[in-house]
Amino acid sequence: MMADYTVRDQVAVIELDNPPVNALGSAVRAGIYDGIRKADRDPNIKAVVICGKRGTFCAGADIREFDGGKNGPWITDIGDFIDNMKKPVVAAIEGFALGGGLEVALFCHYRIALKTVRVGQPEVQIGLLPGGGGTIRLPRATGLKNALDIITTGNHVPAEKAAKMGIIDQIVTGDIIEEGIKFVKSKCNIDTSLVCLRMKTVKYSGDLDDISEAAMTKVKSKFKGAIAPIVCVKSVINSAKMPYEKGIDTEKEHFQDLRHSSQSKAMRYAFFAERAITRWQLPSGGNYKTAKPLPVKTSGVIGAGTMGGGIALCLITSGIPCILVEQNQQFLDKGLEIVKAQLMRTVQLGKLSTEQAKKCFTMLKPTTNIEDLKNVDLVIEAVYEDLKLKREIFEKLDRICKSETILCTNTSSLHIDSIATATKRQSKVVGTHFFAPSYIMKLLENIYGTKTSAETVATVMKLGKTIKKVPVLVGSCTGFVANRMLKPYSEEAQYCLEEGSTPSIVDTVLMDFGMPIGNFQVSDLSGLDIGFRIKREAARKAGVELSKNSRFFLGQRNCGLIEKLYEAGRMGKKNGKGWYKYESLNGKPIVDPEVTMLIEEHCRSLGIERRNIGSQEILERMQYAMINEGFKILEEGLCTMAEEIDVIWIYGFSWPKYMGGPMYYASQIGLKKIYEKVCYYHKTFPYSMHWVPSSLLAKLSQIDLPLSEWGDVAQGRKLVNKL
Ligand SMILES: CC/C=C\CC(=O)SCCNC(=O)CCNC(=O)[C@H](O)C(C)(C)COP(=O)(O)OP(=O)(O)OC[C@H]1O[C@@H](n2cnc3c(N)ncnc32)[C@H](O)[C@@H]1OP(=O)(O)O
Repeated sequence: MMADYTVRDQVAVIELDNPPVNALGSAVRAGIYDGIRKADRDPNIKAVVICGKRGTFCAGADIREFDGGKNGPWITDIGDFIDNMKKPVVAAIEGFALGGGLEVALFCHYRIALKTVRVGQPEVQIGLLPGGGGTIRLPRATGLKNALDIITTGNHVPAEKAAKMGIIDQIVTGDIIEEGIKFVKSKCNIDTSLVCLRMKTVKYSGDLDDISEAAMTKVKSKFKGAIAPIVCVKSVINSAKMPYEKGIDTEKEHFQDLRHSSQSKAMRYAFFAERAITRWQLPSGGNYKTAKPLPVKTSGVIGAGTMGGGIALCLITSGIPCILVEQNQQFLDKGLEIVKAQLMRTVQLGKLSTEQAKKCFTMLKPTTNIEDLKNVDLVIEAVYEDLKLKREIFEKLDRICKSETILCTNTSSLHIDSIATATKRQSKVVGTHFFAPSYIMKLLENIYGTKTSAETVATVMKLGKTIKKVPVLVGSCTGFVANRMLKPYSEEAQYCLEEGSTPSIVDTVLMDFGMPIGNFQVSDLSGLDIGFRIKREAARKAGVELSKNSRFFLGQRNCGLIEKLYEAGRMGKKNGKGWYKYESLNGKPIVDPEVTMLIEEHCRSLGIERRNIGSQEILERMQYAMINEGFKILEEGLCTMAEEIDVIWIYGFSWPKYMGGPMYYASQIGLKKIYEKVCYYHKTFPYSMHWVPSSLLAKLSQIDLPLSEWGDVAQGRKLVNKL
């Protein structure tokens, strides 16, 4: 049994014991169930303490069991038994009480917790609802409003706040088991039915239908396309609408429906993918197990633009002092204004108090003297994308900084070696690619160069976690993984325009799929001048002319629309016109007939016949081209597992988690179909290199292998006979 039963001073102590987080697998549930029945039967036992081993109570149901049909008592069976017990039962909580863990605690007559505890119902984040009575009992403990908030967001609640909300009865200090025993013995003479949550009514103010409607509207706009938040609202509202038993039975039905839904399966995949990618390894053999991160107690950022300012903010809000360097006082002052404004916004959103924000700001040391970086542990260079400039900076940093300092470059496309070779410490040079806006976006693409050491990688992977990002390790190539995959995706969007579609049709198709924002809206946000400059630079390097009227560029298909929009002075949102027009800086995109005319004229002048392109074709061309690129990336060993690509798209480009990421999506469609379509488009559009089928995709399309093994096949760790 995975729950220990001991007796101390006439109190039965049931300790959940399932490493690492005491997940409530069927054996653990059986252990608790047997334990409480044994305690109830034994006349020498006066009370029960339920707690967890290894410093944590319980992180909820065992998510891995949801794919199978494991048996054993359900959480509500445990709960029904406790509800009828005369002997008091207390949940003595340390660490976490999440999901089913909190539900078990809510079935206990009392809950005590250490101050450091966090409780919550995070099921919605894996496409579920609390299926062990949580939607029916939490509202009885804390009222409808709080329960709706906790259950629909999945956010963790710190112990003291939970105590104020009525979820925790007492905050304690010291040994949690001793405290539990002391507490529960003081309750032996109290009638347990008086404290049993089943007997309580749900508190709320106002009209129940109005509350339900408001909550529905909120979750539908906040979690667009996701089913679980809607079902969570329904079930929590049921707690006030239905008798207790009916509410519990209905919750169970909802839980089973969600558990089998494609959205929850994808989100459960994403949960484990996010953890799998922390087990990184370098081609040289270094890996997460053997490499030790160096401490980062002080840091520096070069470049106080929007990117650099945002990175500095990430560091100081995580408690890492930062020296922010700019080339002159005017740029520095401007950068500081950006940091201040973002800090203010954080205060307005309630994420930091004014005091905390002030304290953070004192950790920022602005300077125009790069020499001030000499003693910091780590520097992140965030100047604009110019190899010559970056090399100059790295050469200087190498001279100035102490020998242990790690030098990071926030490049979005340049090879790490091309920058690292400007130094004599290539093992300490690494790419740290942040995504705009750098303070908000969670992805941190860490890129190793040929000589980057495992210790350096370990340091930036740990730093990523410290500054609350999701760090993913990738190899170096033009654009790395994120932007390399984005390229064919965006190019296909533009080709669809010249073949007959419009920016708003393409964007609507993407948003209907679940993307929060369309391709052309993103392009307007970043600025069309960026796309134009990248192309102009590529042309310059190749020594050719960039011609807006040529259908070919560098031997490949070309769409000159960006050049034409740029020439027409359409820079994107910043000047109110790009692929769309905007009435203000915060305004919504409005379809602009001028752009429609410009596209039509472009087609006329080049003799491109326009046709109706269906949404399926738009989606397929954008996604399959990018998925094919993903397989090439795996094939080249730039990622070691397909999960890395999915996490990059979820956190870098807000791919809907309930679709699991592009590689997971491909696995659901079937690689055979994807491969056939890639071949078809390759034949149809022979001048787009991105349609050349990946040989790994070709191989994998012939066999049925789980996604978790694709990386192994790519790198020869798994040999498949048929291949
Ligand atoms: C019966 C129906 C009733 C209820 C439904 C549920 O309860 S659904 C589950 C609800 N609970 C959760 O969603 C919590 C998930 N876990 C977490 O959020 C974090 O793991 C946690 C507890 C905050 C700890 O975070 P930390 O960063 O410290 O560790 P990490 O996330 O890396 O996890 C460590 C390993 O534990 C595995 N794990 C965590 N939770 C579960 C779980 N509920 N079931 C199964 N496994 C879990 C996690 O995968 C890590 O292992 P690894 O081998 O690295 O994958």
